[in-house]
Amino acid sequence: MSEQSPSSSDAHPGTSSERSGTRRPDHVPAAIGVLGGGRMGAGIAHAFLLAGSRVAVVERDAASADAALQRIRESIRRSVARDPALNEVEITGRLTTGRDIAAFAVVDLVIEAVPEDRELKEQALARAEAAMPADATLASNTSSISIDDLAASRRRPERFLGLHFFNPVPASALVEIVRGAATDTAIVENAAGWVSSLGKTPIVVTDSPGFASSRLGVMLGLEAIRMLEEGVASAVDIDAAMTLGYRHPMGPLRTTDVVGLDVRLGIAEELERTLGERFAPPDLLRRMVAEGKLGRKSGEGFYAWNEER
Ligand SMILES: CC(=O)CC(=O)SCCNC(=O)CCNC(=O)[C@H](O)C(C)(C)COP(=O)(O)OP(=O)(O)OC[C@H]1O[C@@H](n2cnc3c(N)ncnc32)[C@H](O)[C@@H]1OP(=O)(O)O
Ligand SMILES: NC(=O)C1=CN([C@@H]2O[C@H](COP(=O)(O)OP(=O)(O)OC[C@H]3O[C@@H](n4cnc5c(N)ncnc54)[C@H](OP(=O)(O)O)[C@@H]3O)[C@@H](O)[C@H]2O)C=CC1
Repeated sequence: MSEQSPSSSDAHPGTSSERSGTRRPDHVPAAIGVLGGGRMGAGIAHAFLLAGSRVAVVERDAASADAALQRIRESIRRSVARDPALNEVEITGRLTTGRDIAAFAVVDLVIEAVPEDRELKEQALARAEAAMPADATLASNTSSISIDDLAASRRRPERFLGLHFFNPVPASALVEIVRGAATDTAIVENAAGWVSSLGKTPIVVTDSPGFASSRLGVMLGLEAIRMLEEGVASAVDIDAAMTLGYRHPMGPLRTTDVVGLDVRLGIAEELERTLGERFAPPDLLRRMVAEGKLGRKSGEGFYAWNEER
């Protein structure tokens, strides 16, 4: 029996007859699965719910599943507060959260969003593909791990790709589609249509370390941390150099707080391995992660965060 609990109705994430047999570009998937309902998984769930999909979020235990449910509900409430035309009950009625992977039995798409760790991702992807329909698409939200590496142990590498969403998902206009050597062109085109149906812009990137986004963004973040370590300027002033001087919406240290220092460390380690020493994580970053200073989610990073997390 499924341990997946509907959020506010008996809604199940789709039946095979309800799933989109013919997948058209710019057409929202009828049902998706999200594996890992943390910061990004919750944001991805929110985006597809608002577009009209049924969404099943699978977490590793009941407590995490409940936390994911609260996260997504809060995000939906924020959207409803901005747009009263949205029907909160109807939207949350299409959401289930739980720990039973059987919830992926009737989805068009599964997006893996577990932490940035190769071993964890391999295990999560293997679990997902054993549970999902053979004709569904499997995607990873990885920030830096090679899609070709992850594809090597996939059952259907031609239906596997990277779908890299950005944080915060509700406010981000971009999704980076990472095409592996084995990914079918039709799968890439279909995914681009789904991204468009979310009101976001897809860019298609050939698999390479850090893709188009993380390779640049992480370099800026790591250099800012090294500058802070060297006493070049305060965190506030380093960030001001980029917000006021370069008109970035946020400085690289505040962005690192928003992303999560642990997440940035995981990405830097992966890029150091694949691209070399220039991505070596600064000692300060390692130290802060070891001390539990993870940024906004822990309440402290380069800044103090008293706001709602
Ligand atoms: C690590 C990786 O692999 C990749 C990454 O993601 S790296 C990180 C990339 N992200 C960045 O660099 C962030 C850059 N910063 C920004 O874009 C902006 O500073 C910011 C969006 C974070 C905040 O900007 P802001 O103007 O204060 O936005 P804010 O008013 O809070 O929200 C913007 C919109 O998103 C909506 N929104 C934001 N968070 C939301 C949430 N959790 N739920 C629902 N809606 C939300 C708001 O309602 C608002 O919508 P409207 O414009 O329709 O009113
Ligand atoms: N943070 C960011 O700005 C961005 C991150 N990413 C990428 O997205 C992915 C997730 O990052 P993020 O959302 O920040 O991380 P979080 O730590 O916020 O979320 C990860 C979630 O996965 C859950 N989880 C862990 N193991 C499993 C498992 N075996 N099965 C199911 N769920 C599991 C965790 O549960 P629990 O809480 O119980 O540990 C947690 O809820 C990473 O690959 C990251 O690189 C991509 C873009 C931006």
